[in-house]
Amino acid sequence: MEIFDYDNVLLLPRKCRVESRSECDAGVELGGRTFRIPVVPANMKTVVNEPICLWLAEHGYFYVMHRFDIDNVAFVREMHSKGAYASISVGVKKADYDAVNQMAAEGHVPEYVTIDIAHGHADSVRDMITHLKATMPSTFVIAGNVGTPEAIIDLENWGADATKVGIGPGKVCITRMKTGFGTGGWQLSALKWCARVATKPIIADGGIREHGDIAKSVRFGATMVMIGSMLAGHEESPGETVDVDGKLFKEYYGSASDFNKGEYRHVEGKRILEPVKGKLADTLREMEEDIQSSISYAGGRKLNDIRKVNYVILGGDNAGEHLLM
Ligand SMILES: NC(=O)C1=CN([C@@H]2O[C@H](COP(=O)(O)OP(=O)(O)OC[C@H]3O[C@@H](n4cnc5c(N)ncnc54)[C@H](OP(=O)(O)O)[C@@H]3O)[C@@H](O)[C@H]2O)C=CC1
Ligand SMILES: Nc1nc2c(ncn2[C@@H]2O[C@H](COP(=O)(O)O)[C@@H](O)[C@H]2O)c(=O)[nH]1
Repeated sequence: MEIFDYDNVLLLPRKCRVESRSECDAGVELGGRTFRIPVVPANMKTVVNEPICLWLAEHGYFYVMHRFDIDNVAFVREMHSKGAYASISVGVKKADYDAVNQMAAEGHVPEYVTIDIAHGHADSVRDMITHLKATMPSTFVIAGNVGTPEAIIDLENWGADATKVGIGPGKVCITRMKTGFGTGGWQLSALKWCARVATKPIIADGGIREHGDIAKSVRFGATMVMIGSMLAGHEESPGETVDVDGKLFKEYYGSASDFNKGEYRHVEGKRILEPVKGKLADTLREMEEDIQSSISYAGGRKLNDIRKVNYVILGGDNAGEHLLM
């Protein structure tokens, strides 16, 4: 198997078919809605909060609210009262089942639910998928996180509508160091490996460091890309603002860090500072423009045209050109 990651792959251009990049459509469909770009901010406490989720929904973006210290039932009610779709995260504990039951009883059923646990290839996820499908049959269920084809096959067979791939590639992740497991360092080829067996959408989660990594993810099978660190350092980001010698930073911490958990137990995440780089809306617009450029370099007009391009692997044992014949 070829092993590579975002920083040692480049996509190869094909003859341009548009006169302007504005003709290229970066939009993507997921769960019956079309979103402006194939990007979703990570469901983490220092990346999204209620106002950001509402803004994203109102402006044509996909979002997944985090699941820490919030009332999911109230969140769904609130989003629906504002005419927006609701997209929440759940774990696999009794409190999560209780919240699901309450939403179903109230008739405020979220349009999207992401089952968000560290080791998503687990019976606990199978049971939650089964429960969600029984209580909220119309809800689009995303399940993760996983990093192998076996896991993709199981989650899809258990009823997941989409899967989330990425064990440990995140910027504040320390899973690889703490456990010796994961897709950190080879996330892009793990995505390719998983996409070979997937029959439903994959969300590639973690490790995106440049806008061009979004196109690379699409090339290797992602329908959407989840991004934490690159979207955490904005003026409106929920993390605490920290002044270091007159330069402003936002804190960004892992969901499995002691900062998120409130205790040092089963810690697999850390805290870093991200430089503040202006407004989230401006970064998302720039991402859209860059994805439009990617589509034009792919010789296409729509996002999935990126899937048709050849690529090269730079350096290392797998170096070489890979042509689609
Ligand atoms: N993408 C990634 O690489 C990772 C992401 N995270 C993020 O951190 C957050 C917290 O995750 P998580 O700790 O799972 O959430 P929870 O604390 O809600 O745990 C979910 C359930 O899974 C169990 N569990 C957690 N890890 C394992 C494991 N390795 N093997 C068996 N059971 C496990 C927990 O039990 P118990 O705690 O008793 O074991 C608990 O019952 C999530 O948002 C998750 O996405 C965390 C680590 C890696
Ligand atoms: N191993 C851990 N992974 C984590 C933790 N908190 C979040 N995450 C994952 O990282 C991505 C974001 O990655 P980035 O490279 O874009 O910053 C996020 O979506 C989660 O899947 C954690 O504590 N440990």
